[in-house]
Amino acid sequence: MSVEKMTTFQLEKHVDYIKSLDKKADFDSVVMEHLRMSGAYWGLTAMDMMHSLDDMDGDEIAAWILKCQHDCGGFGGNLGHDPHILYTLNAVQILALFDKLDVADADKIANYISGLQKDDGSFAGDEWGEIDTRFTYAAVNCLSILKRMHTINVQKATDFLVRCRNFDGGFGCTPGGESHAGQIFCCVAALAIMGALHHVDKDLLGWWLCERQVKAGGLNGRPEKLPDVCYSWWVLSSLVILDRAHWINKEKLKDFILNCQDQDRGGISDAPDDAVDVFHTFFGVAGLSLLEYPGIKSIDPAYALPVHVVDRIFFRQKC
Ligand SMILES: CN(C(=O)[C@H](Cc1cnc[nH]1)NC(=O)OCc1ccccc1)[C@@H](Cc1ccccc1)C(=O)N[C@@H](Cc1ccc(O)cc1)C(=O)NO
Ligand SMILES: [Zn+2]
Repeated sequence: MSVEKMTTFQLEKHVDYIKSLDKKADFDSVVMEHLRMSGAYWGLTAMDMMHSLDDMDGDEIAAWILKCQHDCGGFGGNLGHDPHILYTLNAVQILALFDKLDVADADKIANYISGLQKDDGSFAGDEWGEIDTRFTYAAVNCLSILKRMHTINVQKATDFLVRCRNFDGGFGCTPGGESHAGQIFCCVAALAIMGALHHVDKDLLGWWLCERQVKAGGLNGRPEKLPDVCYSWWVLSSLVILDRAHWINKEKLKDFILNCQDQDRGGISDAPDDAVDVFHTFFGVAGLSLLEYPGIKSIDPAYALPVHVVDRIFFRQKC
C-alpha cells in the first residue's frame, strides 16, 4: 500500500499556471483553439475561486468576447468560429464573472438561444441541429443569467429532460441514451434552475451517483470506469443539488484531487501523475470548492459560477 504523500492545495502555483496559458502557443493551444471560449471560462472561474481574478484584464477579455459574437446573437469558440450554444453560455458566464453583463445585448442573445428550441422542447447546439441535454443546460443557465427565461417554453424543455430519464434514475444525452455523469449533471442542474427537481428520484439517483466513488477515493463517470478529477464536479455537484453529498467519503475525494496536482509547475490533471490541463484544473478547484476546502471561494453547483457572482446577478439592489 503506497503511502500517498499528504499534500495541501498549491494555490499560488495554480494561479501562475493559469496565467502562463495565455502566452503559450503549443499543441494544446492549437488543438483547443475551437473551444478557446470554454478554456477562458475554465481558467477565469478558477482564478476567481482562488481570489486572483483581478490579476486578469477584464476589459481586454470582454472586448475579445464581443469580437466572437455573430450578427445572429450567438458566440463562437474563438475569433472567426461559427456560433454555438455552448460558447454562448461560456461568453455570458465570463461577462458575469467580471460584472460586465451590461456590455451584452441580452435580447439578441436570447433570440439566438430561443431559436434553437425544437417543438419537442429539446435544444440544438447550433444550426446543424445536433440534439443533446448538454444544450438544454447551456440554454437554461445562459437565459437565467440574462433574466430572459420567458423567451423559451420552460414546460416543454422540462418535459424533454423527463423523457431522457432512465430506469436507474440517471439521464442520457437524448431519450433512451445511457446514463452518464456528465449528462446527469446537465439535466439535474437544468431542472434545478427551472424549479423542476421534483421530477428527480433523489434517493435512486443519489445511490447511482455515490456508487461512482472508487476505493482510491476518486469518482468515475460510469460503472467500472477509472476515477477522473473532472467527475469530482459532474458527480459531486449533482449530489449537492440533490442534497445527498453526505453519501460519499468527502475526505478521500479531497485527497484524490490534491494528489492530482502538479506540485512543481502548478495545474491539476485528470488522474495522479498525468499531464495537467486547464479543464481539469478548473474542475479540480471546483470540486475542492464544493468540499468547502479552506481558502477557495464557494461555487454554485447549478450555475457553475462563484456564489458571490450568482448573488450579484439575482440579488443586486436596483438603486
Ligand atoms: C469536449 N470535452 C470532453 O469531451 C471531455 C473529455 C474528458 C475529460 N475527462 C474525461 N473525458 N469530457 C467531458 O466534458 O465529459 C463531461 C460531459 C459529457 C457530456 C455532457 C456533459 C459533460 C471537454 C473538453 C476536453 C476535451 C478533451 C480533454 C479534456 C477536456 C469539454 O469541453 N467538455 C464540456 C462538456 C459540456 C458541454 C456543454 C455543457 O453545457 C456542459 C458540459 C465542458 O465541460 N464545457 O464547459
Ligand atoms: Zn476528466
